[in-house]
Amino acid sequence: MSAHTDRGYVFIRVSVGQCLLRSRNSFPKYPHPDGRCAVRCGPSKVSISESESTFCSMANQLLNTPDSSISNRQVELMKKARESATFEPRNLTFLIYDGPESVERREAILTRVENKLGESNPALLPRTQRDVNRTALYHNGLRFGKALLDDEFQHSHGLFRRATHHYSLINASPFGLQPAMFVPTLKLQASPEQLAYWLPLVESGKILGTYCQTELGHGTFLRGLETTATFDPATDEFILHSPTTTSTKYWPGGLAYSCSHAIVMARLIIGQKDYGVHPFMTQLRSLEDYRPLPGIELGDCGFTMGLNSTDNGYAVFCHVRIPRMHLLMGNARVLRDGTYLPAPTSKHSYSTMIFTRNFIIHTVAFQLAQAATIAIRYSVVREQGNLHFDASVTQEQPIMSFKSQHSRLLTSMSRAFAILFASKACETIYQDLASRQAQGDHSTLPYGHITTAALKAYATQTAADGAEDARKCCGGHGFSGLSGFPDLIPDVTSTATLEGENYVMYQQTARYLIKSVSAIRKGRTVDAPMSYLAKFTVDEKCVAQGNDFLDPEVQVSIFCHRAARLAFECDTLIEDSVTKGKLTMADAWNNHMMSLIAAARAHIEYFVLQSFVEQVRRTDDAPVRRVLKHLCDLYALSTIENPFAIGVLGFFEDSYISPTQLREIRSHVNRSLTALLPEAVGLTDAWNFSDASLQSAIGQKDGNVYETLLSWTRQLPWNQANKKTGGVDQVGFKTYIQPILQAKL
Ligand SMILES: Cc1cc2nc3c(=O)[nH]c(=O)nc-3n(C[C@H](O)[C@H](O)[C@H](O)COP(=O)(O)OP(=O)(O)OC[C@H]3O[C@@H](n4cnc5c(N)ncnc54)[C@H](O)[C@@H]3O)c2cc1C
Repeated sequence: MSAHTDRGYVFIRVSVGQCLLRSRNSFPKYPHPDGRCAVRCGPSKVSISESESTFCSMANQLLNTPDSSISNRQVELMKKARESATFEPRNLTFLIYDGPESVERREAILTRVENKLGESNPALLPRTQRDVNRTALYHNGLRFGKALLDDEFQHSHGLFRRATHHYSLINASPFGLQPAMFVPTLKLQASPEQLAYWLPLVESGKILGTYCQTELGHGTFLRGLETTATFDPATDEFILHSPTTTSTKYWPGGLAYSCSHAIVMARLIIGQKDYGVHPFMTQLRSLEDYRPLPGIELGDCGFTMGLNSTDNGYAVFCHVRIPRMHLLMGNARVLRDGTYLPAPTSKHSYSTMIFTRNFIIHTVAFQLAQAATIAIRYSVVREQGNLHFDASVTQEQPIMSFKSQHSRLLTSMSRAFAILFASKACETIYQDLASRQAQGDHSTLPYGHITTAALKAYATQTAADGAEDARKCCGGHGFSGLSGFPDLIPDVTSTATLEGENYVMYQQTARYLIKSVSAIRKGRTVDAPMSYLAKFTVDEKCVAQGNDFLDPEVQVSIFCHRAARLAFECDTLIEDSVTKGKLTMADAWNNHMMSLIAAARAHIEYFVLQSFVEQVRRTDDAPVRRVLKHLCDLYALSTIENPFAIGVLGFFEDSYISPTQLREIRSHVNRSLTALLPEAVGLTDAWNFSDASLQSAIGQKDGNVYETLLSWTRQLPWNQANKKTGGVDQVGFKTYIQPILQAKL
C-alpha cells in the first residue's frame, strides 16, 4: 500500500489482496480543483480494523503534512523561513499546551473532528465560506457544534471549552453557552440535589442550556434587570414574567432556536418584597417537537458583526410558571411557605465570573496568535517591492523583511504569549481560590476577582487591536473573507463587550487599588500581591542603563513603579476632589475615571509582565527559553517605548525614565526584533494550528497561498453557480444590467 498527496488530495494505491477497507465506496469523491477526479480518504466513514487503522493514520498524517508535491516560489519561501528557526517549535508547543501528552491528545481530537466535518483538505473551500445566508450560517454552526459536542460526549476531553476560534464551542457554535456559562453557573449556584438532577441531563445531551441575563434595557448593571419571578404559594411555583419592553431578554447565545433550557436571571418577588436578581432554571422548549413552551416568545437577533454561526436570541416571558425548585438554591433559598433564606455569602457568584472570564482570556490569546500566524505566514511568502534606492534593482523582497511589518507582527506575537502566560497564572490563582473556598476560606477572592476583571479587559482589547492590525498587515487580501480575518476579528472584538464591558471591568480593579492605597496610607496591611504598592516612593528615578534594560528585574521594576505611582495619584486626585473640591465620592470617581482606568491597566500590565518573566525563568529547553526571552523583552520594552501603546505616557510623565534611557530601550526593541525575525514561522508553528482551524487561504502552513486563494475563489458557490449559466449572473444581468445597456438615453 502506498499513498501520496497532490494539492491536498490523498491518492492511495492499494495492491490486489491488500485491500483492507470494508467499504471503499464510502470514500467521498471530490472534484479536484483543476478538474480531475480524485478520491479523498474519509477515515471516519470506514469501519476500522487494526490494519485499516494503520491505513487511516497514514492517510491522516499525509493530509496534515504540507504537501511535498507542491512546489512553487511561495512554498519555497515558506520552507526557507521555517528552516531559519533556531529552536524546535514542537518543544514550544509542549509548553503552550502543557506537555506532550496534552498536545497529542489535542491533535488526535482535532484530526477526528476535522475529518468528520470534511475540513481536513486545505484545497477545498472551507465551511465558513460555502454558504453565507443567515440560516445557512446557523445550520453550519449547528453541524459544527454538534460534531464538537458528539466528540465531547463520546470522549469526555473538555477540549472544546478551551480551544481556538474555529474549534471553540464558545460563540462559534450555538451550543457555546453550555460549557461556558450554563454548567459553571449550575455547579456554583445549584444545591447538591439540583446538581445531581440537572448535570447528568446536560452531560448526556438530554437538554441543551444557555445563560440568559442581558435585557434590552440593561446588561452591565445587574441590579437594573426587570424580569420578575414572583412566588405563588398556592401552587408552589414562580411566575416568570417580562413586565416591560426593556425587560425582554436579548443577546444570549443559542437562545433563539438551539437551546431547550436557560438559566434565567430574574428578580425574586415574594409577597410585596423584591429580593433582587436570582438564577432560575427555565425550560424554554418542548423536548418533543422543540416548540417554545406556552407563554414564551423566542427569536433570533439577526445578523451581527460576526459569530453568525450561532443564534443570539431574544425571549419574552408572559406569566410562565416554573416549579419553586427551579430557583437554583445552592446559595439563597425559598422554602415551601415562602420564607426567604439569604445566601450565607454572595461570593460564589463572583467565582463563576472569575471562571468564565479566565477562559475568555485564555481563548483570546489563541485568537491573537491565529491572527498573527495568518499574517506572518502570508508576509514571508508575499514579495512586494524592495528597499533599494537604486531603481534598476527589480528583485522584490518578502514583505516580512520590512521593519514596520515584522515589528507590528512580532509585537502582536509577543502579546499573544504574554496573554497566554498571564492566563495560566490566573488559572493557578483560580484553582487555589476554588480549593480554599471549598474549605470556607474566601480570603483570596477579591484579588482573584479584580485580577481576572482587569486581565479580561486588557487581554480582549489587546487581542482585538492586534488581530485588526494583523488584518491590515495583509493588505487587500486581508480584507477578503477567504483570509479568515472577517470571521476571526468580530469574534475577538465581541469579547471586549460580553461578560463584562471592559471599561467597567477596569473600574472594578481600580476600586480595589484605591482601597489598597488608602489601607497602606493608614498603615494597614493589604493582600500580599498588592504589597508592591507599599514600596512606592515619590520622585524615584530609574537608574538602569544599556543592557540593564534586558534584566527582567529592571523591566518588572519599571512596570511596578508606573502601576504604584498611578494608583497613588488616583487616590490623591479623588481625596482632593472630595475634601478640597467638595465633590461627592461618586462625582469624584466619575471625574477621574480615565486616570483610574489607566491605573488599573498599569496594574494588570505589571501582572502580565511578571507572569511572562516567571514563565521564561521556568522554561527548561534552552533554545526555547532564549526565544521566549526575546519575546518577553519585546513585550516589556515595546510596551514602554511604542507611542501607540495605551498608557505609554505613564512611564514618562513623572520623569522616571529619561530621554536617553528611552533611546536605549528603543534600540533594544530593534535588536529583539532582529533576533526574532528568523524565528517567526517557527513561532507560528509552535501554536500548532491546523489549516482547517485557521480557514485562511493566505495563512496556509505550506505557504501555497496564491494557488489556494484562486482555487477557493473559483469554488465559491456564486462562481460555481454562474459557471453553469455561461459565466453570467442571469438575474443580475436581465433585471438590472441589460436594461441599463439597452436604455435609450
Ligand atoms: C456576541 C455577544 C454575545 C453575548 N452573549 C450573551 C449571553 O449569552 N447571555 C447574556 O445574558 N448576555 C450576552 N451578551 C450581552 C453582554 O453580556 C452585554 O452586552 C455586555 O455585558 C455589555 O452590557 P451592555 O450591552 O449593557 O453595555 P452598556 O453597559 O450599555 O455599555 C455601553 C457603554 O456604556 C459604558 N458604561 C456602562 N456602564 C458604565 C459605568 N458604570 N462606568 C463607565 N462606563 C459605563 C460602557 O463602558 C460602554 O462604553 C452578549 C453580547 C454580545 C455582543
